[in-house]
Amino acid sequence: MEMAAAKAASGLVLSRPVTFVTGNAKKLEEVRAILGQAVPFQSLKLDLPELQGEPEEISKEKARLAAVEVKGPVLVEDTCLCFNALKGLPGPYMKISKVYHFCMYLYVMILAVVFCKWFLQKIGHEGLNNLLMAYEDKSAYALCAFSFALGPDAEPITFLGKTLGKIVAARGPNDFGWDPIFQPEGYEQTYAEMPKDEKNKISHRSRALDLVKSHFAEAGYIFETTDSKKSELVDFWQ
Ligand SMILES: O=c1[nH]cnc2c1ncn2[C@@H]1O[C@H](COP(=O)(O)OP(=O)(O)O)[C@@H](O)[C@H]1O
Ligand SMILES: [Mg+2]
Repeated sequence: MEMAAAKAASGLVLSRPVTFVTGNAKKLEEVRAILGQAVPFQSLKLDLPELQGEPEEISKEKARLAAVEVKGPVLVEDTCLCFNALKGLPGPYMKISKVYHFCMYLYVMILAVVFCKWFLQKIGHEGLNNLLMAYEDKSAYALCAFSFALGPDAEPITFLGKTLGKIVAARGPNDFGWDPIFQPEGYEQTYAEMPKDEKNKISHRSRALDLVKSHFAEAGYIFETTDSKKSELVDFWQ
């Protein structure tokens, strides 16, 4: 209990659990499995504007917007699959305003729509493979950015996780985005073929969440909630 007391002395008191903003059930499932009890959170689906820019900037801005809506501590996440042959594109340009980009840079726009959810559904995994057909280099990386903001007035902190791999013909269950076409380096299986806990050990998401966990452990936030989750949260901090 001494440790809890030390934390209480140094940690910031939060009056409610962190709100993890997502509308994606698969992401939520993974985040739950990876975080366990390490970060007390609840999830909320919020319609935030899709932003453009560098992944870290997008993520921070998203956290700022979410914190204003939630009026409390928030955690946001964005993921991109980047093709090295295309110099890391489509990367963060996944869901930008298409009209604007059509005028600015036609080629980038074509790539940009590739990872819109509706587009992935339309062209499918084969289409994504075809996109790389002209290139020798099939290497890619999955990049995940989480940002945590204590509240509307706080500067968000960003945590990045990256997993290297390559784009292959689709293999495995087709229930989460591009999992069937991403084969992480050093593995014979695609993300989709791996058992969930195996993916969660090496994934872009788990690498970013390891940093989130370390941050929470170091900061020693104290969660004081009045809802039914209180005992659960207190248990964790003791
Ligand atoms: O770990 C993953 N594996 C496979 N697909 C993913 C993963 N993370 C995100 N995606 C997919 O990448 C696309 C864009 O990601 P984004 O982070 O914007 O998703 P979201 O807006 O649904 O939360 C979505 O189609 C999503 O399903
Ligand atoms: Mg998104």
